[in-house]
Amino acid sequence: MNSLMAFKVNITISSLDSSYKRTGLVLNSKRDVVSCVLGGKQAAITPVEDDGHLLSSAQSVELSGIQRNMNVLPRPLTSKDLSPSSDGCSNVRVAYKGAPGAFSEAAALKAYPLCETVPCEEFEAAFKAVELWVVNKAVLPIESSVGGSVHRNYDLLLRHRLHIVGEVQMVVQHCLLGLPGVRMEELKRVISHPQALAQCKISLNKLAVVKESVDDTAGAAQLVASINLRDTGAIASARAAEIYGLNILAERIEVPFNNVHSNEDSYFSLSRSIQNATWFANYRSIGQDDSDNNITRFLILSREPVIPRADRPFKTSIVFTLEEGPGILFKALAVFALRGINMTKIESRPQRKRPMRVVDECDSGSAKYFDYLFYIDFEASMAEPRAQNALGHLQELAPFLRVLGCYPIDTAQ
Ligand SMILES: O=C(O)C(=O)C[C@]1(C(=O)O)C=C[C@@H](O)C=C1
Repeated sequence: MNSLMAFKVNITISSLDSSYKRTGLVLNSKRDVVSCVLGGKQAAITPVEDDGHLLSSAQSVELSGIQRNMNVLPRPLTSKDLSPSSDGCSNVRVAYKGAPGAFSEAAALKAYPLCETVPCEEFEAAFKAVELWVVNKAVLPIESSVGGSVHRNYDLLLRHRLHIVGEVQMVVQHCLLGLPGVRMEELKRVISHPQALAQCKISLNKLAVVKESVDDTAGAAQLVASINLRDTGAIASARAAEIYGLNILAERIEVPFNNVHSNEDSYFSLSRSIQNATWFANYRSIGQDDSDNNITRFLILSREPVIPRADRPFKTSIVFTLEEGPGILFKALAVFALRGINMTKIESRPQRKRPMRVVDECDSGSAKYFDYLFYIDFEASMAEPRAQNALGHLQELAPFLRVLGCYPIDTAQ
């Protein structure tokens, strides 16, 4: 039979469960759909045997003969298809790291409420997905009020040629999740993203459970549900509980529990397990207290930069290197202070290609220093002369300087 004849045209009328849209299951599964527009409605053309269950019969229209063939032919684009949607983001695909229900997905939806979110296994996959036009944007964490900087993303910003086009600040509220019927006291182990474990350290110490890190919070929830781990809890979002069918055993556990007693013996065994955990070395937040003001800042990355404006608050992010010499960093930072520009963040990372700089000091032999890349965020737009002058001035001191992005400051709560 002609393969075209085996298709039924399903008029989806935006009825496709929004969770499919958010999880990316539609795109990743073998049920990949071919989109077309039929009578002004979004239509998905799918093999009958595969996807008949996705839609109710009332939403399906079977066409026959020549008409059936014609409807599976590609429809010519119109200028309407190519103009941006009126809401500005319903046709935007946004990559994030983690499983559906991760906080990064929530950040993507905060930035683009109607977007299609695309989960990625690693940060690098999200960068590549933007570069290769698989998605329009990526939303990735860059720092948190408890855990500090996400160094991996600083390194990837330099390696890839994407532009920062926005930022999202989000209050992160963690839940302790468990399988239905499991009580909090029955948990022996809690798994989550290392940042989430660090953010909930005090509450977890009181619970006297072993902590183990996994790639992301929603991935932890997925693991507990998929292999039926009755003695294991996951720290994740309330939305992850809904997606993976888990119970919320406690809400907002980044704020220390008051009603859970800690026990000396289990505290010491917990300390041992923390020392053994690999994330101890990677996250410098471990000694800090849980906070009821747990904020993560995410960057929005795109292939194209935004055009800097001066009529609303903008931030600019740059990366540069410096020659060695007394007070050179002081001089570099002074280019902003001299022009009344507020610096909001400074981060230094070792230069991987040339980690050590050898300096010849005739009398005392040669000295070796680490060579650094400096990342700075400052509150000014590249549309403002004071920002242009500051960077012109910095260029005199910096052998390498790159503007990573100039973007509107997130002023929303
Ligand atoms: O694991 C997730 O859910 C993420 O989105 C990642 C991440 C992070 O990298 O900091 C984001 C916010 C929370 O603080 C915990 C984890």
